[in-house]
Amino acid sequence: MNKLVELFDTTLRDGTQGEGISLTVRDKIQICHKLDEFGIDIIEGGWPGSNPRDAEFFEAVKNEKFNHTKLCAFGSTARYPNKIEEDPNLQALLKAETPYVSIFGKTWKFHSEKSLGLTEDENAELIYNSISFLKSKGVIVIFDAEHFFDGFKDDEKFAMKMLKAAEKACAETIVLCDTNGGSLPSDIIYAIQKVKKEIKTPLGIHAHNDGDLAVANSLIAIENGAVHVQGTINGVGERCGNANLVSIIPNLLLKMNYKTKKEINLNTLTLLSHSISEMMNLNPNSRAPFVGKSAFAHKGGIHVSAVLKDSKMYEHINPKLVGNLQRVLVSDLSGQSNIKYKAKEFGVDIDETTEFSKKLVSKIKQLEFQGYQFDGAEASFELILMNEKNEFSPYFKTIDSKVYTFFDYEEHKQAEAVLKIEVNGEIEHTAAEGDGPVNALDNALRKALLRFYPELNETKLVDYKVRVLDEKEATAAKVRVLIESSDGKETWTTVGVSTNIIEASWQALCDGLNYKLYKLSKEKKLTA
Ligand SMILES: CC(=O)SCCNC(=O)CCNC(=O)[C@H](O)C(C)(C)COP(=O)(O)OP(=O)(O)OC[C@H]1O[C@@H](n2cnc3c(N)ncnc32)[C@H](O)[C@@H]1OP(=O)(O)O
Ligand SMILES: CC(=O)C(=O)O
Repeated sequence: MNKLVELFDTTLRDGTQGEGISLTVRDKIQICHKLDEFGIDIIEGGWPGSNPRDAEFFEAVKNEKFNHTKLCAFGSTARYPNKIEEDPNLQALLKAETPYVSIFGKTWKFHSEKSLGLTEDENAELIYNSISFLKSKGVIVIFDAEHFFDGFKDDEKFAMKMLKAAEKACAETIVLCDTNGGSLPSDIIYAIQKVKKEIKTPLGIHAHNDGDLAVANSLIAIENGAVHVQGTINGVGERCGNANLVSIIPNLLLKMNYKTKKEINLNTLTLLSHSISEMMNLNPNSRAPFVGKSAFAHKGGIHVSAVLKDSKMYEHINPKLVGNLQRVLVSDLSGQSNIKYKAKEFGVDIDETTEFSKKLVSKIKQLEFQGYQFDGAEASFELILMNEKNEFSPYFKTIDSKVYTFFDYEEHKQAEAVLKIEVNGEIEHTAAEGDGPVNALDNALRKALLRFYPELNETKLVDYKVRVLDEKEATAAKVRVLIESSDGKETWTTVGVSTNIIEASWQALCDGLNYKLYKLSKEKKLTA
C-alpha cells in the first residue's frame, strides 16, 4: 500500500523571506486558493506577529472558503522570561484563529546560549510552555525544531532534549529543520534514524537549499520515516531557498509510491508553478526540473533521433504527466531528425527527401557558425525552412534605408528612419521618428507596410535583446539581436546577426513582420 505524506506549503511565509519576493494580501489569498485547488494540506500563511501585512492577511483569510487546505500561522516560542500567556507573539498567533499554529524553537545549544542566552533547562522549559499554552487554547501545534541537524551534530543530547520537550507538550508534528541548508543526505539519514528510536510524535522535514540538496534531503527524510514535508512552490525562500515542492511532489508520486491526503492532479503542476512565478513577478525558470520550458527540450541530434523512436530513451517521465511539453530545438548540434521533427510540428511534409533535410541541416550549422541562434528564434527557422521549400519569399524588398540619430546633453534623444521598400512591384517611401534608431526603423517599416497589409496593425515588438558575440572586437564586434513580436494572441521570436547593430535589428524586425504575414497567408487571412 502506498504510504501517506502530508504536504505543508510555506511559500507565503519562508518563501517571502527570499530576496526580491514580496506579496500583497490579495496575492497571498489568490495563492492560497491555487494551493487549495492543487491539494496542499496545510498552508503557512505568514507570521502574524511580524508585520501589519501578515496580520491583515490572517484577518482577510478568515472570510475565505477552502475545500481541503487548512491555514497555519507561524511564530517563535515566547520571549524569555515573558509570562507565556502575555507573550505578544503567542497572542498574535491565537488572534489569527487558524486551526494550525507552527512555532520554531532552538534545538542547537549554540543558538540557545548565544542567541537567547538560555541554559538547556530554560530552553526546554520555554519550548514546553509555549506549546502547552497554545495547545490549551485549542490549536494544533507544529513544532519546527530550528537548526536540528546542525544541533544534533554538535550535541545530540541537547537536541534530543528539546524534541522531547515538544513531544511532552503534545506537539502534533515535530519538524526537523535543516535551517542553514548545509546538511548532506547522510547527515539526514543518521539523525532521523536515531530520532525515530526515541520520539514517537510524527516527524516532518523542513530543508533549505544552501548545498543544493534540499529536495534530496527532503526525499531521503521521507524515505526514512518523515510523514510531513515542508517546502515552497518553485523553491523560493531565505538565501538559496527552501525545498522545492514542485520537484518533491512528482518524485513522491511518480517514483516513490507515496500518496497525498487529497489526490493531486499532477498535470496541473506546470501551470501552478508558472502562475505563481508570474504573481511573484519572476520569470519562470526555464531549467526547472519537471516544469521548466527546457525540462523536456531536446537539442542534440542523437537525442532527437532516439526520442522520435521512443521518448523514454531521453525522458525520465512523460512530460504530459506534469502538464509540460516535449520540445525539439534546432541548432548547430542538430541532425536531420531535429529538422524533420520541427517540420512536422509546423505542419510541413519533408519526408520525401533526405537530401532536403541534409541541405537544411548544413545551412543551419553554417548560420549558427556565423552567430545566428535558432533554438531561441524558431520563427526565423520556420521562414528558412519554408523558403528552402519555395513556399515562402519575403513580402517586401528593401531598396534603401537611412537612420539618423540625434542626441544632446539635455536628455533629448531622438531618431529618424527614412525607408524605401518595394511591395508587390510598388515603391513605398516613408519616414518615421522613434525613441532610438531601432524604434524609428520599426515605426517606418510598419508605416510603409500598413497601406498594403493593414492586418499588421496589431503586431508589436514586445522584447528586444542584444548579445555581443566576439567581445574582443569591442565596438566592432558582431552582435546577435533577438526580437520577440506579438499580435496580442501569439508571440514569436526572430534573429539577426551583423557587426552593425542596426543591420542585425533590421534583419530580426523584417523576419518578425514577414513571419506574421506568412502565417496570415497560410490561414488565408491576408487581403493583399
Ligand atoms: C529559521 C527561520 O526562518 S525563523 C523565521 C525568521 N523570520 C523572520 O525573522 C521574519 C519576521 N521577523 C520579524 O518581523 C522580526 O524579526 C520580529 C517581529 C519577529 C522580531 O523583531 P524584534 O523584536 O525587533 O527582534 P529582532 O528581529 O531584532 O531579533 C529577533 C529576536 O528574537 C529572538 N528569537 C530568535 N529565535 C527565537 C525563538 N525561537 N524564541 C524566542 N525568541 C527568539 C532573538 O533572540 C532576538 O531577541 P533579542 O532582540 O532579545 O536578541
Ligand atoms: C523554521 C524554519 O524556517 C527553519 O528552521 O528554517
